Amino acid sequence: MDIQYLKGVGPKIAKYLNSLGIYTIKDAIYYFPRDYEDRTNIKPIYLLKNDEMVSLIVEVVQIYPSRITKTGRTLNKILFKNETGYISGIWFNQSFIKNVFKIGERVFLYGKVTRQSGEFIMIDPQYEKDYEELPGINPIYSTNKHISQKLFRKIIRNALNYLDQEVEEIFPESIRKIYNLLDIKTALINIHFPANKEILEAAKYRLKFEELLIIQLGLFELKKKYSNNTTSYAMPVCKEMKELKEKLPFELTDAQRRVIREILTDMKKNKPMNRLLQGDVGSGKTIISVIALFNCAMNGYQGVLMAPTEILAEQHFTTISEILKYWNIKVALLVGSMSKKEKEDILKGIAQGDISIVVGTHALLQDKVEFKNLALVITDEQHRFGVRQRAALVNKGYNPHVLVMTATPIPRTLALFMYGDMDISIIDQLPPGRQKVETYFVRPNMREKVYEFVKKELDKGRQAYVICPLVEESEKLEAESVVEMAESLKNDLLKDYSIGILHGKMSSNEKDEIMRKFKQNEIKVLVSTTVVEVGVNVPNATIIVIENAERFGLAQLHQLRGRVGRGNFKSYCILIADAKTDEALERMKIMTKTNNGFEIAEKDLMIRGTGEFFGTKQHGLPELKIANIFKDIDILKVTRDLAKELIEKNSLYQEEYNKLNNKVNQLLDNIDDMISLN
Ligand SMILES: Nc1ncnc2c1ncn2[C@@H]1O[C@H](COP(=O)(O)OP(=O)(O)OP(=O)(O)O)[C@@H](O)[C@H]1O
Repeated sequence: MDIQYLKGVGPKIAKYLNSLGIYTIKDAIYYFPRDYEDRTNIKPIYLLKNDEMVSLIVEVVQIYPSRITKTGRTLNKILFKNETGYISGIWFNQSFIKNVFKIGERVFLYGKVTRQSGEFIMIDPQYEKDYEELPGINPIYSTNKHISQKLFRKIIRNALNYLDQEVEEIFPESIRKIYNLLDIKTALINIHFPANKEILEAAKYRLKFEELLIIQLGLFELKKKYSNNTTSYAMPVCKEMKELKEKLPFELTDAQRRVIREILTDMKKNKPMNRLLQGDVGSGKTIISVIALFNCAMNGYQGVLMAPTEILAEQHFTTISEILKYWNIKVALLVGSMSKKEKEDILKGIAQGDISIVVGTHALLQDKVEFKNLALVITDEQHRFGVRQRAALVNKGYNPHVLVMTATPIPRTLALFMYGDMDISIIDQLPPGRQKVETYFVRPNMREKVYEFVKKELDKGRQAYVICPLVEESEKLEAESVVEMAESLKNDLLKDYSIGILHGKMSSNEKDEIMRKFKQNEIKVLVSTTVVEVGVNVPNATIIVIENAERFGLAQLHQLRGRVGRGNFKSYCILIADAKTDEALERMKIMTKTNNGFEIAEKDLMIRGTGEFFGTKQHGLPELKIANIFKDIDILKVTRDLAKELIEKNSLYQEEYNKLNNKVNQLLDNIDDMISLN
């Protein structure tokens, strides 16, 4: 039912609730408190300590007239007492308070105690005159200034009257017994208005359990669906491998060698490889994919590499073609912006098996892309693809080997959760000669100096990136800001240098042309949106200026910074930020302190929670409402085992699991909806 019809809501408040993501009564029921205040601490006044949070039931003794303090604030004081002593309440700039209370009236107070020259006071305490249900543990909601905590609680109380209509138990009795789970209604009532601390914990447990179990059932279900048959292509290491390695333009690092060994060992088996390759920005993942694709082609099979952007797909295509030019292996590129004729030729080549290696974007996912014998699927930066998108590609072969490459370092616990039982390879070493990218955070009034510094680098023959502000949800505005920025730099701070622009609104050909010129050093400065964020590799670029850096998340800043420091030259990253919030400042500080992607990812998760990782934008899994991947490891493990067991035994198809199964299917449908095949 629509939230506006709930008692006490109406259209105006409904709007404010909508802005918090609450549209229906059910949404309200599932809008969990962000914290609680424990009003069960009732003590005699004479035993109170400084800074203690306490609840008191008191009587109004005296109401003093308002007075103005030295700093110009209005101060209102009210004296209360009970049988254990006297305490005053002080309120600033709330002169209406004197009319709220009547002498002799009994009220409930909650707040922090301060002792001032022997006197007990509470500054700005919360009060309730209608306190039958108090004191207890009260919920605190993330709300906005239009809805007070008091009103919010009232709304939630009213919403909970609809539990019978809105919510049903999805767990069979047997599961609830074994795992000691509260029934859903008791859990929901107590997550909002806990009767005591113990039942609050039990309610949290039940709801976290449900959340984690459903997601993991979904993941296992997907995995099962796409890999129920377990024989794959056994591909021994081809005899040309040695020669390939000799022809590489550099020596592989030890970490690269180890990872290659792991991958080639997997590919030898007739069981599909299912491996996640993690490596920080610039650690040299591309060459790993080339080697795997080469081995596949030499064994007479087809391999595919899917990248998240056309620029990156083209870059990979060029790299692969260059390295494999000594062999007679047909490599093709397939991206959405190609002409129909070009695409048709390539589709034909893929279907007939003439083309051994295909590099592309999501264009690869279309139904008309059919392979003759697809045996290896590699996705780059896969957190940008939905779970099912990867599966859709995998499904074009007959249990092909799968390698997922990501530059987003994912802490192990999270990786286990997101990638289930994938094997994990890590490149934990950068190629030799790399230096730490020196990172500075400056305020906007330093811009001129920043660009003076950029000029110095340019005069040494190096190149620069300038990243324009992120404009939420609007490619068009972003494009405008790139054009504007480039113009202003051309006219002023970087007058004598060739400047190119890059943004998402440009055609593929235009983008290519610019990237080609930048790579060949014909363009010195590339002003761009975050299209360059992933994977772009121009080792001669040594400085990146990020404008309005406060608008970017840590992971993204780290990715952007990874565009420099890719060669042997000393490199710099300059964050121009008008960081006002503590959180933004913290991000800037972390960036200046460390270059380590894993460290940054962990900090990022701590600051923002896991939401971003699961948000629709990046991964396609729903955001976690109550569970926390780091803190709830135990529940994660228990639910993982249970999910595995239920899937293995096909239990979800039994009658008693009907409702749980429906929930899992809903989740899978949502993931499906997020796939856009453009
Ligand atoms: N062992 C090595 N020795 C020297 N240079 C290397 C080595 N391995 C890779 N490189 C070079 O390092 C640069 C970065 O490699 P690559 O583009 O594969 O990084 P990446 O891991 O894909 O990073 P990102 O995630 O930022 O795209 C490239 O110029 C590549 O040629």
